[in-house]
Amino acid sequence: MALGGIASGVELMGDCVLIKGLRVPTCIGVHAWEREIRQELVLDIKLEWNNRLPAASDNVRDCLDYTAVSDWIMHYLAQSQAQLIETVAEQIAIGLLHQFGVAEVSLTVKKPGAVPQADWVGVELTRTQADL
Ligand SMILES: Nc1nc2c(c(=O)[nH]1)N=C([C@H](O)[C@@H](O)CO)CN2
Repeated sequence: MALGGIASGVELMGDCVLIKGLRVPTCIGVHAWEREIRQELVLDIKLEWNNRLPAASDNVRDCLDYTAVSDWIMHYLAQSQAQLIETVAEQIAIGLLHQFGVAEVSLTVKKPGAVPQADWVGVELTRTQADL
């Protein structure tokens, strides 16, 4: 793990890596018809990470690679069979804490079109290593 994660032993708040508007098709929903189709979820992710080291080294090995994080989420959602977006949000947050060693992850999961009269509906949560 790069030094930006929890292994650094240094608590440096404020820095983060952001992924906004990640659109991923998945099986999601409580109704029978929803189990037969794939619907798009839109995710915003905020991952606490000390960006000072990668900024100094200019080496991708020191950063929290947003491509790797996005790939992990897309792979997870490709096989997910969850009914509730709450379940998806919780499992992705816990998975990212495990997989990438980040100290804290905040996540918004939006389900566009679920309520046609709304711009979007969704859930938001923050989880830390203490939640593992
Ligand atoms: N808080 C939630 N409410 C609802 C969810 C959900 O995942 N979380 N899901 C549904 C249905 O699947 C809906 O999106 C389709 O009719 C309803 N309420």
